[in-house]
Amino acid sequence: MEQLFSLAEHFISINGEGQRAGELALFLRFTGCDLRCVWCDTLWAVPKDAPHKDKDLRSLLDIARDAVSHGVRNVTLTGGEPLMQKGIVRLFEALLDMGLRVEIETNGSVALAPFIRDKRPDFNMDYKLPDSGMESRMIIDNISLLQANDTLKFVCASHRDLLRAYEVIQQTKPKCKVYFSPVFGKIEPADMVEFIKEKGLGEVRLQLQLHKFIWDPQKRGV
Ligand SMILES: C[S@@+](CC[C@H](N)C(=O)[O-])C[C@H]1O[C@@H](n2cnc3c(N)ncnc32)[C@H](O)[C@@H]1O
Ligand SMILES: Nc1nc2[nH]cc(C(=O)O)c2c(=O)[nH]1
Ligand code: SF4
Ligand SMILES: [Mg+2]
Repeated sequence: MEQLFSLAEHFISINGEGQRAGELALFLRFTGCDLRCVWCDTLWAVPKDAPHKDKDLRSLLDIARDAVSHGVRNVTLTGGEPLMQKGIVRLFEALLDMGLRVEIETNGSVALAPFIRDKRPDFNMDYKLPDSGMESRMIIDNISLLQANDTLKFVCASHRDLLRAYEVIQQTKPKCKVYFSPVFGKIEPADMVEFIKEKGLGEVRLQLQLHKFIWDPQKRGV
């Protein structure tokens, strides 16, 4: 029986986050998530039965082929938690075979080891900090699996979160890119800069979610 994906939405936009921020990307957003971050900006997609369309692999690849015909070279698989989709490996392998650059936004609670192989996407993995309410669900050993093209993202809502991110960095010494991202509207980016300067975090990159400055921060599909 063909595995189906629970697709909440798909859209082409400027990637607002990560190493390819500012570039066109196709977004495939799946429903279902095992976490409930206090500040989640996509809570509408996290229930397993959130509004969605059941799509087979072929129809997702048709969406990707159409995006490629419009000049798109990046695909972000996100959600909800995309690694909960049963067919995610077949999907990312097929997208990679199309020559697309594939990123997966993942929440740090799903073991990455089963997805680490030669042909794999770039992982943008969150480490959920105390103010998210989900830190106890983090698999800190995932960090050692992240390589140069991957990203470890700390979404920060407070000074307490910043301090914890600093501790995790000291403890795990990540080999990948490390991003700090403000919980939108909860912490001043200027305060994050002061913290990064104060701690001498020369390898950390501060990001702002571009799409929340281009459009209404609540707008879906962008
Ligand atoms: C909606 S999540 C979906 C992917 C996955 N569940 C995760 O949490 O990484 C995509 C990204 O948006 C971030 N995010 C969610 N709500 C946010 C908010 N209010 N402010 C800033 N980033 C947020 C998440 O931390 C994650 O990096
Ligand atoms: N424009 C835009 N860029 C994004 N990068 C990661 C996103 C996500 O929700 O995972 C996202 C998103 O929701 N919109
Ligand atoms: S893990 Fe991601 S999708 Fe799930 S609640 Fe947290 S931010 Fe939202
Ligand atoms: Mg988003």
